[in-house]
Amino acid sequence: MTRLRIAVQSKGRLSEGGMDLLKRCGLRFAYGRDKLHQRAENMPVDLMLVRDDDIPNFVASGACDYGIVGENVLREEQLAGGRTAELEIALRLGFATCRLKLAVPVEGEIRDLADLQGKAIATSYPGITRAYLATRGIDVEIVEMRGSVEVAPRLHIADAICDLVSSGATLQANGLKAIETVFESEAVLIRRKGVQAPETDSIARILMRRAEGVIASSQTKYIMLNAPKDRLDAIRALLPGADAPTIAQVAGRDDVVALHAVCRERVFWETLEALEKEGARAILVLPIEKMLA
Ligand SMILES: Nc1ncnc2c1ncn2[C@@H]1O[C@H](COP(=O)(O)OP(=O)(O)OP(=O)(O)O)[C@@H](O)[C@H]1O
Ligand SMILES: O=P(O)(O)OC[C@H]1O[C@H](OP(=O)(O)OP(=O)(O)O)[C@H](O)[C@@H]1O
Ligand SMILES: [Mg+2]
Repeated sequence: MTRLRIAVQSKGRLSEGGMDLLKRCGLRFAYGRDKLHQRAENMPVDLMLVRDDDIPNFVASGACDYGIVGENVLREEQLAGGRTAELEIALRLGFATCRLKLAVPVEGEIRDLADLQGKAIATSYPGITRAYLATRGIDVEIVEMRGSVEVAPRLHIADAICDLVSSGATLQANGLKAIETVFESEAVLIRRKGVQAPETDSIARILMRRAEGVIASSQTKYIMLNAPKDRLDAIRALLPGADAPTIAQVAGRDDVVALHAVCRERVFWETLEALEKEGARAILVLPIEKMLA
């Protein structure tokens, strides 16, 4: 039987999230010594564990059927040309969210995009950086680096950088500040455009449907709380992405109701604090393990 081949980063920020997603879709892997290949025990699926930069080309060439990669790497490889133009995003995976940003030394003369004219910019994403600046009429020298890009200004290798930012801690630690967001990224599932191989398409469809459910449920929570009847409208307005909550009576209380709702957006501590301020009590936030809409 033909097995579906999925390329996953072997180690790094996408490997744990990628493996976790596939396991939550029901795939089981035997513990093996092979660090480059994992065979699912219960479905006709093989994982190829590789460097993330290679994933778009592996999928484009047909060596793998699907791949889990950062959208930033997909875009960069597509700008480099070749067969990666034939790739498409099959599913947005909602993890490894980050932004590619232009950043400059805090203590320096560069303040905005126009000041970058003629300057040297260090980056691991030469294609995206050059394309972004070119459409704004800014001509720069690109200094290509494989990693640790944030050290470039301090080493006087470059005047500015274009690198991935999540919390901003790395920029801050290196005396840099962001001046422009160039690209927003998250992990994506990619495949070749067009008709998929019939032997593997049915298993791919099952996995994609399950993955959609897993992603939706990880961003969705079940909230239960008790609300003063007269604050119900204010409390409902605070619930993120909840359209039709269940309102039930609380035994022995006329002034309080129980509210149960599925929140389809992330529930932050700030939301709970705001609910509490409106008089909500006994607030429970429960994870939803699986969800099929
Ligand atoms: N700080 C971050 N927060 C969230 N996501 C990130 C962050 N840094 C990178 N990513 C995402 O994770 C992807 C992989 O990052 P990682 O640092 O593991 O890659 P790498 O160093 O290129 O690994 P490899 O050795 O496989 O080439 C990036 O392409 C990006 O999409
Ligand atoms: O804004 P922050 O939360 O500080 O994250 C940003 C950092 O994370 C990534 O590097 P990573 O830690 O993956 O190391 P690498 O560059 O060696 O891959 C990225 O290249 C930045 O350096
Ligand atoms: Mg890489």
